[in-house]
Amino acid sequence: MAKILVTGGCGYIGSHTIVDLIENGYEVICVDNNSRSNPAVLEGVQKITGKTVKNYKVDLCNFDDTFAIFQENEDISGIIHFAAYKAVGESVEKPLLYFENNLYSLISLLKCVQEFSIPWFVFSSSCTVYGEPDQQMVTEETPPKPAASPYGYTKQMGEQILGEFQKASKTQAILLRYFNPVGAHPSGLIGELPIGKPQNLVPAITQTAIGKLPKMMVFGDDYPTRDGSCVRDYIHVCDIAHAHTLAIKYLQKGHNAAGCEVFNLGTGNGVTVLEAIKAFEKVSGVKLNYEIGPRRPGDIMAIYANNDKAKMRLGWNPERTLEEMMSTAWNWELKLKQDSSLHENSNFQMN
Ligand SMILES: NC(=O)c1ccc[n+]([C@@H]2O[C@H](COP(=O)([O-])OP(=O)(O)OC[C@H]3O[C@@H](n4cnc5c(N)ncnc54)[C@H](O)[C@@H]3O)[C@@H](O)[C@H]2O)c1
Ligand SMILES: O=c1ccn([C@@H]2O[C@H](COP(=O)(O)OP(=O)(O)O[C@H]3O[C@H](CO)[C@H](O)[C@H](O)[C@H]3O)[C@@H](O)[C@H]2O)c(=O)[nH]1
Repeated sequence: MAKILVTGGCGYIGSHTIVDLIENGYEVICVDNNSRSNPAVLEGVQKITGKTVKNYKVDLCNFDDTFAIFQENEDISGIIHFAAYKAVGESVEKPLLYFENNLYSLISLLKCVQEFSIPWFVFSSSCTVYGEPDQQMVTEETPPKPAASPYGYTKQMGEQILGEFQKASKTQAILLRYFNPVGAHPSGLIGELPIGKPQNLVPAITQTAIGKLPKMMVFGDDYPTRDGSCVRDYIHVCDIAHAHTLAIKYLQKGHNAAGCEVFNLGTGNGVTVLEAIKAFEKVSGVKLNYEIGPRRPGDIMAIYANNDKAKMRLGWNPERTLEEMMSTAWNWELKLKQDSSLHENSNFQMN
């Protein structure tokens, strides 16, 4: 079976994708400098799959070290590139850190792709490339708007870099635009490990429910939406993970006629913040301590995916419900309370 290099494989989405790839028969190697993750995550992967995954603890911005991984593994057929920094607020404070890490790592990796003629490349993009869209439901054809943050620009530029690189090479590429990945593996052995105070909704909910945070804030209930709170397209991380396996299969079958194809990865359902909280309260039986606060600067009112293209071409069928997203996220939070070894991650300082 083909060998896939997963970058950022100790991270949230990367670790779930490694599990899915292994379960679908792929051989996987990982490169992650653990700047934003705990290497113990791969032990969780091992417990789920029964396979040990080798991690190269390498900074992808370092071309020589990255090159050496390819020299050692001349049989790599595909790359799934997750490695990046992803905190929107931090990127506003430290734009150069984001441009440097997210773009240098991509370029250094693509130089290796070129040198070793790697046939398939899958890139983690985001619905952030749509900015504040004119229509709430976006298709892959919806024109990108200026990004709301340096992080967002690194995703837009990453897409452009890959598009131009692909035209000049034989590598086939897929850009996956994730909406809001949430939840955890049902085993409770891997999940999201936010660094510091969580900025994203679901970790804020679970950390409040377990008492790590005294209460949480709903950022605004005066938007012109059905209950006044913002609308997002929450998607289970295992469904996102499986889309990567399907993307690799798609490239493997040579279906990628366009050379560089884009796919939205969302459920197609918009959910408000208050609805997400209600779903959590229902599955956990915990009454959440929250308050309505002011709007968060830079927040988009409403966005959700048209996912027809991923369904039709990749054969993707996101099947987990909002309740499953919440119950697996809660199960993971409860497991974290028992397992102190994974807490180390939350002690990392931002650079
Ligand atoms: N989680 C989301 O909500 C979301 C939404 C849209 C897009 N994305 C994108 O998906 C990808 C994965 O996201 P995630 O949530 O798993 O993030 P994560 O922070 O959990 O994982 C990223 C991993 O990349 C590693 N890394 C970062 N820079 C590196 C470098 N220079 N060299 C080697 N390793 C490096 C980190 O140590 C970490 O393990 C990212 O590109 C992110 O921007 C995430
Ligand atoms: O404590 C919180 C945290 C979030 N929210 C609300 O919950 C919704 C979702 O917020 P997230 O921060 O979880 O997700 P965003 O959609 O704002 O941001 C995410 O999607 C973006 C794309 O639009 C980027 O990719 C970004 O990296 C990623 O975090 C927003 O309405 C936000 O205001 C709260 O009310 N309280």
